[in-house]
Amino acid sequence: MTAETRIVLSSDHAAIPLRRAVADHIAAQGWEVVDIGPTTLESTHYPERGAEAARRVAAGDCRLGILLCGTGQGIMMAANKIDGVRCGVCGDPFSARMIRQHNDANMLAIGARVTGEGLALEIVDAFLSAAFEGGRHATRVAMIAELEG
Ligand SMILES: O=C(CO)[C@H](O)[C@H](O)COP(=O)(O)O
Repeated sequence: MTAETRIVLSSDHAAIPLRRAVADHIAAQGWEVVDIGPTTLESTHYPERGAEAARRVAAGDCRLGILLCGTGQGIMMAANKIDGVRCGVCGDPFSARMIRQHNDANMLAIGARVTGEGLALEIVDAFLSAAFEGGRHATRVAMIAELEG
């Protein structure tokens, strides 16, 4: 397998069961899953979890990433501090599709304390099956890159 089919998964302690469900779900679809944990319920820090995964995406080791914490918000904020990463929190499949089609998002965040497993897997499917549309959206995504430090 190559980086093109590789997805990094990361969470904090609040989202371990959902992360495992997502891992099983996308592995069954043929994606190579790089699950960087954590594996225990011990309290952990979402900025570290998000940044580690985001660095793998920014470096090109993984094409996409999926992040989970209680709300999805904190781990998304951390990931977006890494240049080259565009991550959005989604609680519905439409938004998950649109962040790929319009924003060329390379990471998706979900809140495990907000979104149930069934809906979360639909959100993941919408994200993974959509493609960036380019055109006017490419102009705007390039403008986001210009804001990076
Ligand atoms: O959602 C989150 C960040 O956005 C975290 O999962 C949440 O803040 C963790 O809280 P606690 O330490 O009380 O389990």
